[in-house]
Amino acid sequence: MGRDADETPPSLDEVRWRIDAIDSQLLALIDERAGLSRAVATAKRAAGDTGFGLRPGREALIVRKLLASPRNDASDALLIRIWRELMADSLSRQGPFHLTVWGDGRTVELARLRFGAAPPMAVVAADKDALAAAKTPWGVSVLGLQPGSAWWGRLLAEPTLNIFAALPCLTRWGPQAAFAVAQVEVEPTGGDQTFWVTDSPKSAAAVVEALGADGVAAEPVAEAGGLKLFSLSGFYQRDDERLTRAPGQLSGVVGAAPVPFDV
Ligand SMILES: O=C(O)C(=O)C[C@]1(C(=O)O)C=C[C@@H](O)C=C1
Repeated sequence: MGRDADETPPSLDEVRWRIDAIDSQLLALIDERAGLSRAVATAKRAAGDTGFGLRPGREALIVRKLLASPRNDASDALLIRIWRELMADSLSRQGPFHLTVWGDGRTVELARLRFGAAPPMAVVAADKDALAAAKTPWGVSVLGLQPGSAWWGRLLAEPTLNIFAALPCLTRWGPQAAFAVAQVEVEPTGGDQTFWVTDSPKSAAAVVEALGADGVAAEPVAEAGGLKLFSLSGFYQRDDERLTRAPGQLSGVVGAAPVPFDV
C-alpha cells in the first residue's frame, strides 16, 4: 500500500515476486475449496440426496454475491470465468458430470464458458440425441437456438427435463444463443426468466400482448415447427393461472434461468 508518487515504481522482479506470493495463496485456497467437494457430496448423501449434484440456483447466488462485492480491478468476466471453473470442477468431483452439445461452434464455446474444462464433452449431430443425453445420470446438455429446430418444444412432453441456464450469462458476451438442459429442479434466485412454450397460431406479438394484458411480461425467443418459445420476466410455477389461460392448446413452462448478470 501507499507508495509515494515520487518513489520509483517496483522493478519487474519485485512485481513478479508479489505475483508468485499471491499465486501460492490462491493455490492453497483453490486446493482447499476443491477438497470440500468431497464433504459436499457426503453431506448430500447423508441428507438422502443421491441424485444429480448440480444446484444452478446456488451457483447463481454465489456469482451474484461475488459480483456485488467491492473490488478494484477484477472484472465481472474474470470472476465469472474463475468461479464457473471452480463450481463445475467441484461438481465433476461429486459424480460423473458430463456435457453433451448440439449446435454450432458458438454453442460449443458457450458450453465451455458455462461449465468449464472439467466435464467431458460430446458433440452430437441431432437435437434429440442431446435431449436423450440430458436424461442420463449427471448429464447436462447444451442446445443452440438453431433456426428450424423446436427442440425446446419437446420439453413439454418431458416434465423432468428443465432448461436451467441461458447462455451466455453476460449480455456483453453476446445475445442468449443456447440453453442448458438437465434433470434438475429449477428454483427462484431473485432475478429470473421463465421459459414458456405455446402452440398458439397467433403472432408472437399477439401472444406477448395477451400475456401482457394478464400482467405477464414476455419476450419472444424462438419460433419453429408451429411452436413459439417465450422468456417471461420473473419466476413462474408450472401451474400459474395466468399461464393456463394464455393463448394456445398445448403450452407450458419448460424451465427457468437466472437473467444475465449484467442487466
Ligand atoms: O453447494 C453445492 O451443492 C455444491 O455442490 C457446491 C457447488 C460449489 O462449488 O460451490 C458446486 C456445484 C453446485 O452446482 C453448486 C455449488
